[in-house]
Amino acid sequence: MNKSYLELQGIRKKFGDSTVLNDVYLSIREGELVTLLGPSGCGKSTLLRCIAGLTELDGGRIVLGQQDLTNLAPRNREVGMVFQSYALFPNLTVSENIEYGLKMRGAGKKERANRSEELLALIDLEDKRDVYPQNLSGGQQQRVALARALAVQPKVLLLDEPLSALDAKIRKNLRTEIREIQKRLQMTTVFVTHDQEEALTVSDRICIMNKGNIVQDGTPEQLYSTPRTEFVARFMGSYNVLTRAEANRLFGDGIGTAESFALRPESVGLLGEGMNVGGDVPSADKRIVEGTVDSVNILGNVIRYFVDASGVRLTIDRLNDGRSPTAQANGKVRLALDPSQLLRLEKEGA
Ligand SMILES: Nc1ncnc2c1ncn2[C@@H]1O[C@H](COP(=O)(O)OP(=O)(O)OP(=O)(O)O)[C@@H](O)[C@H]1O
Repeated sequence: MNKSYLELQGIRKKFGDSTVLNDVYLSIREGELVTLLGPSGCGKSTLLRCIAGLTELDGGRIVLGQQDLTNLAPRNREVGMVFQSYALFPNLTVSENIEYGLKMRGAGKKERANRSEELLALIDLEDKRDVYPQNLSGGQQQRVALARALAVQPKVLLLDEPLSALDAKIRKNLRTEIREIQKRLQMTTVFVTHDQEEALTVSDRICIMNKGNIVQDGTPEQLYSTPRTEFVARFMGSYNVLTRAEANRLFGDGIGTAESFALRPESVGLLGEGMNVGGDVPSADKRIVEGTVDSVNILGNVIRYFVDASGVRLTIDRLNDGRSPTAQANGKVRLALDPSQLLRLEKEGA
């Protein structure tokens, strides 16, 4: 699990004049699930397709185990791939779909049937073995696509937005299921998504991509707690991103030399008139500033306040524990700001 297994070494790709992958380096350990996360068009799918051999590189190398894959045909790469659209063969039953790759490789009937039964059990669709894809739900079809990709025992599994076409609830269940299967099989996996919550839930490691580059690479915890740049802070969602002038207005001087800063919504203390929302106690190391509540949103177990403080609009999250007094829209509040919670962001590309 610790040694590097899949190595992307300086991958470059252009389509016409536009650079889609700009010298990408990434090493993935055996059994690891690494997610490529980024906005539409940043090059995630292209990178995955390069690994699969479906897109030719303009530069760089791809090494799997000891083998250089760079010039191998897709069928010789021992990678399995699942796409956003289910792409099952409509004229084949579930078990025939699962067995397809094995059949192409000349596996005997018995071996195919055994493998197919194993996989049907893994995806919990044993009762659907003789059903045609059009009679399955989207989530079931995607489980079959996963089983089909796993049937040939690939060394690497590539998942290209496999959940994007599904309803929210099914998507959440299936992502947990995929992660459990991946862990059980210790399957080295590259997962592509543009959904940060999905990435945070399933990954051992996340690579944030922007414009053909990996701009930050870390565990979900690291990315969530310490975004390095403004792009990452914004993309991970829910951060307050402040310009230097805004940070100065709230925190005073002595905040360092960065050009922009990030502040977690749950790190801001909110003190109302005679009340103490969230239990934050003002202390000497906190700065107290006045604010006006613009609006209050209840997001299930979180209450989100939008507050204007000295012309700076802040998002502040509080646990909705049913006991906290709620500041009202247009109400005056005081904010307790902790300078140690202010993250200094690096310039893009620095
Ligand atoms: N075959 C192709 N020919 C020309 N341009 C392409 C081709 N494939 C991708 N591109 C372009 O390359 C860029 C990156 O595309 P890619 O699909 O890798 O992005 P992505 O991050 O996966 O985005 P999305 O989430 O929208 O799929 C886009 O600008 C896209 O239009």
